[in-house]
Amino acid sequence: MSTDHHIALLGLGTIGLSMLALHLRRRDTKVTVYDPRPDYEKQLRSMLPGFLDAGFVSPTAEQPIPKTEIVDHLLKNNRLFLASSIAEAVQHATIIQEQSPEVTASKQAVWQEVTKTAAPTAHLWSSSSGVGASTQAAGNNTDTSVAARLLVAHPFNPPHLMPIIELVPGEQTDPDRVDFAREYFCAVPGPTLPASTAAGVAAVASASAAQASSEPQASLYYRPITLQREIPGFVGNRLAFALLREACYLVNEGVVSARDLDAIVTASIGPRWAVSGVFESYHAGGGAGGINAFLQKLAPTIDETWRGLGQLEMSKPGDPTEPLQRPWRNTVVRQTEEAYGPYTAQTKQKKDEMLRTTIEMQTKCWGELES
Ligand SMILES: NC(=O)c1ccc[n+]([C@@H]2O[C@H](COP(=O)([O-])OP(=O)(O)OC[C@H]3O[C@@H](n4cnc5c(N)ncnc54)[C@H](O)[C@@H]3O)[C@@H](O)[C@H]2O)c1
Ligand SMILES: O=C(O)[C@@H](O)[C@@H](O)[C@H](O)[C@@H](O)CO
Repeated sequence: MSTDHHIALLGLGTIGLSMLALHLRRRDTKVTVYDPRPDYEKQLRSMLPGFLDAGFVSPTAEQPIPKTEIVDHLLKNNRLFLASSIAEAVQHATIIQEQSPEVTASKQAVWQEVTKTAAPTAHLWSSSSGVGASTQAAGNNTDTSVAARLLVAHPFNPPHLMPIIELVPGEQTDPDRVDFAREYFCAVPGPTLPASTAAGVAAVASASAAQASSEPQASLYYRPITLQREIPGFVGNRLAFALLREACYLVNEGVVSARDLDAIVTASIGPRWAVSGVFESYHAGGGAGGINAFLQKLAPTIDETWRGLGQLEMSKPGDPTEPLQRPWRNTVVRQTEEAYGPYTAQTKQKKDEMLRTTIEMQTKCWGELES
């Protein structure tokens, strides 16, 4: 079996493990993984099977593989390799993706190390939540082509389930590298959908294939979206963190408890945003006049609300040690811990199942809406 893509995955934590499951769903990939943690193989063996679908069938197997045998099957069939250094991980890679800690200096050091031994043609992707490619490439004195090859492919946790990937090119990123990344993720199959929603997926595939038959076969599960310019936090996180700041403000002011605030979000704007986004929701809310009417009708309330939004700060500029003393933070942490206790593997599994059902509903309904 030929594999067109040899991916080096650097960092096998929360995102790296889920990203590994994403890549393994393509039939034309093999993946070499690396993490400096001495126990990363043990973590991989215990976690990866849970991220792969029950029906995961490697191209070299006729039947679904028992979850307990998946990792050994992948290793034996040269679809998965374990490296003990960055140099070893990247030596044959055509795509190098880092999921190391969200620390600028650490990411810059990773790319410095990568470019010592990686192929000068390799695509360079970062899973960063907010450190732009231009910043990560800065100061790389090993290979000046890094800035042209590096881009952020920001996933949402967990990437093996969440369909959106924010592609954020740096100021010097070659547009062809962005096109490659977009086509790559578009062709990654989604998790195995129950038969009940396969019809939805097929409908989306036929509608979109008719529109873009010249494009490579897309699975239509993953939807990479390219941002037009770098901005700290990109888009998803900026929106989420704006909401987080106001949520912390309302809890700290005693307006609502953390648990009740979560209930309001998950049973009102949350489901609505799973069906229609911010603008489409207000377009619908404006009646016949659409969003224009909505903004006109609600202008006084929106204006007053905007003027009164909480202005919390995580820390003073240049003083990263300061956040620990923020009183609002202690209130939010205490109420969240009282509400939910430790976040267990069982809770995560239940929430992943709920997330998957929501996304399957979207996939099915996109098909019905598209046709
Ligand atoms: N957790 C999320 O919700 C989420 C979502 C999207 C993006 N991200 C981004 O993904 C990246 C990783 O986040 P995470 O939550 O998986 O963190 P994590 O702490 O779970 O995992 C980071 C891993 O990187 C390893 N590591 C440390 N130094 C390394 C190096 N030099 N080379 C390779 N690996 C190294 C660590 O051993 C660890 O296993 C961050 O940039 C983060 O912003 C996280
Ligand atoms: O919401 C997500 O999954 C991610 O965007 C965030 O979880 C974010 O990337 C965090 O890593 C914050 O850094």
